[in-house]
Amino acid sequence: MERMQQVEDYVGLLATEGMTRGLLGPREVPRLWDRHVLNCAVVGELIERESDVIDVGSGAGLPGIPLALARPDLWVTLVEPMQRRVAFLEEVVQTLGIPNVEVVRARAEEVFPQGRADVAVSRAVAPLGKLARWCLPLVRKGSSRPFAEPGTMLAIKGRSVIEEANREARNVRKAGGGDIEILTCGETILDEVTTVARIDRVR
Ligand SMILES: C[S@@+](CC[C@H](N)C(=O)[O-])C[C@H]1O[C@@H](n2cnc3c(N)ncnc32)[C@H](O)[C@@H]1O
Repeated sequence: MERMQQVEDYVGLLATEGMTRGLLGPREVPRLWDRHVLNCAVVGELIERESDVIDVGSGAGLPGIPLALARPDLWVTLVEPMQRRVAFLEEVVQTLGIPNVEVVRARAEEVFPQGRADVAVSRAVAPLGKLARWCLPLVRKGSSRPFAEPGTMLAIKGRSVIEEANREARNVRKAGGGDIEILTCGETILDEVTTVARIDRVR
């Protein structure tokens, strides 16, 4: 129940502070629940228990905050370079009292140590090739734990993901990524599923 209240309070903060501070447009307010919060929370279906997750280009906290609220077993680091967005994120974490989130003001390329996370997540930040260059160095190579899967990035994308994947496959490989796998999640609770491009770090 407490977590449901936290999600409602987050939606409230996005609709008030988030909008007045220009972090999201007024047209987004009626769509906060489905298009933003639930749409991001369902990505948790693709993440193993107790993973260390890094959200690259978190903006107003998407997908990292809904993910951390839906999955208290995850540790979520929000990476965002813009100070006014970082200030909003810090206020959200403090006001809601979210224990499993850390906010880091940085560009993804400046985050150290590299290879620290199990999974990088990202939404609406950059094309897959550039995103892979930013995200893959942040996830582990797979040899740090016995039988571990390789580190992975999960990029929330829209309908044109297949065209983007075809266009960006070479850049993704150059960035150390493997094949681009297109996955969907949220079938049981969303009218429109969330589409995710999953890329493993292969070197
Ligand atoms: C269009 S916003 C998307 C924000 C959020 N992920 C969402 O879905 O609403 C893109 C965000 O990426 C951030 N960004 C741009 N370049 C970045 C970089 N090199 N490293 C990390 N974040 C970056 C911007 O500051 C901005 O907050």
